[in-house]
Amino acid sequence: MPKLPRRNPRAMALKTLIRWEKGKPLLDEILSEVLVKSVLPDPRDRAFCGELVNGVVRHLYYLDYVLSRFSEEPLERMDPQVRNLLRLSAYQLLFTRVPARAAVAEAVKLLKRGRGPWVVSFVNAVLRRIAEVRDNPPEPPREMNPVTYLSIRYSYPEWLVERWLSRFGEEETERLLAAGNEKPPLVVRTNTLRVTRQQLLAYLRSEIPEAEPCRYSPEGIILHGFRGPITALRAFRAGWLQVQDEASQLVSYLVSPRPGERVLDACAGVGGKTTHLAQLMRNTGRIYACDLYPWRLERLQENARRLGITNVEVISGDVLESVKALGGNFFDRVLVDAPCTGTGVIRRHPDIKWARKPEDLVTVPQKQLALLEGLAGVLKPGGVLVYATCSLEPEENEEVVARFRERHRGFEIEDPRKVLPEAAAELVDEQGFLHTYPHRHGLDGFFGVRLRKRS
Ligand SMILES: C[S@@+](CC[C@H](N)C(=O)[O-])C[C@H]1O[C@@H](n2cnc3c(N)ncnc32)[C@H](O)[C@@H]1O
Repeated sequence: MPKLPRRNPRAMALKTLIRWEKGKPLLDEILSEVLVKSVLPDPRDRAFCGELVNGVVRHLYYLDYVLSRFSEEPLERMDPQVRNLLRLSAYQLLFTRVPARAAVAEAVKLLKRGRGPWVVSFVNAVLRRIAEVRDNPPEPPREMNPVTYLSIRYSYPEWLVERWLSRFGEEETERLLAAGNEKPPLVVRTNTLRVTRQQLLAYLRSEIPEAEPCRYSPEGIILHGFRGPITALRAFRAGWLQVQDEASQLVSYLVSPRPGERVLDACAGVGGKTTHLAQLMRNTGRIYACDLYPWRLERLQENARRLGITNVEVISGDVLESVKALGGNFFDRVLVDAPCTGTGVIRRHPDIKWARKPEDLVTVPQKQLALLEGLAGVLKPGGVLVYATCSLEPEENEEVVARFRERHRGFEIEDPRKVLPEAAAELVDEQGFLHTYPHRHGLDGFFGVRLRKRS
């Protein structure tokens, strides 16, 4: 395969897609690796590369459907570079405002490096035909079986469409699929240890006039229209804000830790919720933040330093092993923000669609239940255990909670409305579960429950 030029955002996007298709590792990770090794100094080129990669993965089935209409050569028989170049260029033609001439010419330019004239003229011809129908592209016929139609039209695997159809019905499933293909808003949380939301909003509006307060979280701000890396904002470097979706901010309210308490954040990751908990505790007490991956905890520590947070201790490794040294009845609150299938955050990570398999809905809940069971004992009597996922699937949510409570009768579901921001009361169902959905609320899809251990 000819070598791709490292100064060209399309070439770097192509390289990322080829690697992703080969082994389907995490898209974000390959993309940042490729960007680190690339020579794209201009942040706009880096952003364009990211948009191309995410766009192709988001619309994969539909792009393949359109390409197959215009190419006699089946996609699966093509060389991976040609196949992914066609997808990349079809994405530009059908989903962006890149001028058609530029999309086609840039594709041909990339191919000319070491390819025979036959391949060049084939790609050129396919893309020109797609360019001609740009304003009225082909759609799969609606009369076909709804699972196949929705799967192609919105680019989701059939098994996922099928399960959502039986749960939500056709009209709502279509809205959910479409919402998962929207580019998500950039949402930040005010660091209330340093500024109020009003102060931060006033400051941000000088650079981002369309910034607006979130509806449900009293600390959230949506940065509408902001382009570029968040690290370029002075408010970011000054530690006045942290990137965190609004739904994720609500989970910390379910925990609602008090100043001076001892809190376990069992699956802390890069610390979106840990640093929020620290804020709610006014940077007092102690938060033990655990994660399997040391690199995530390093990023957590960087965030904590930037935000001026000093009450967090990180522990790397399996939390179930780590807590053994602490003995029982140690924590006032425990947050289990569990690893999950992530079907609620497909709009942020489109590769989730293709990475998950139906059998994950058997294996993942087992791990989630094991985490809850293993941590039940470290909570003090009267303490609060919060279980959260960014999955929409009942197997990982209500069913895990039910199975846990069958074996741990001392845990009761508490009405979270008394601790959530007032506006968020409408997100709580009759059983006391917090649910957010991209198509209903414009938020990431989260599930959360607040359990109280009997004294
Ligand atoms: C949903 S993510 C956490 C996101 C994080 N709480 C936030 O708000 O940014 C789940 C995390 O759990 C971690 N994890 C999974 N199993 C674990 C275990 N047994 N012990 C500790 N961490 C674990 C994963 O590495 C992952 O970072």
